[in-house]
Amino acid sequence: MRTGCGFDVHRLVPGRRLVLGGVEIPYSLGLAGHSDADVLLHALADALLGAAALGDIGRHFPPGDPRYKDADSLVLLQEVYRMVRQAGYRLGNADTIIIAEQPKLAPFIDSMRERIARALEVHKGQISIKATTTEGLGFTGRGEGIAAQASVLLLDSDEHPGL
Ligand SMILES: Nc1ccn([C@@H]2O[C@H](COP(=O)(O)O)[C@@H](O)[C@H]2O)c(=O)n1
Ligand SMILES: C[C@@]1(CO)OP(=O)(O)OP(=O)(O)OC[C@H]1O
Repeated sequence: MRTGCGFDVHRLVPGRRLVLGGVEIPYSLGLAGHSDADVLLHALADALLGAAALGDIGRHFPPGDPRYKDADSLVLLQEVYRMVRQAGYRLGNADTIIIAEQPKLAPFIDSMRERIARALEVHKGQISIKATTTEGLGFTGRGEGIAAQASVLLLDSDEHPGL
């Protein structure tokens, strides 16, 4: 049994799509990045890699590499989980939080959980996503960017999930 944590931040800018947890969210601003800048999936990918001691997302998908221009982070997450499985682990559960003053994310949380669960071929109950503001404080509070944190529990491949 192993645990991992992940954290990521992307800047909010005009003229970009806002994609969180693999779901496009209607908003006047989007997240800047080389990939689709899905901050939640990047934090989750880092947590999975960390739990298996496989480095971090930038080691496997170097920032600026033309192969990852506008990359779908759900596909990168699938590749990360393939590596985790290859290393002899599988997901127990993931708990995540998106830190964003705007937009209101509650209506999209269930779709994000479904998309991630389907992509990883796990049960939706293994994926938790929460959202919080920072009450107007800091860069997230000023709406300059969105942050996300993730923690995961990995089980040995032959271990009973207990779920
Ligand atoms: N971008 C967000 C932020 C928060 N929520 C929901 O609102 C609840 C209260 O947030 P506080 O930061 O005021 O504690 C939070 O628990 C989320 O359910 C949201 O939907 N979108
Ligand atoms: C997946 C990558 C690929 O460029 O996405 P970016 O959009 O650059 O996002 P960041 O979280 O800064 O770094 C992770 C990168 O490896």
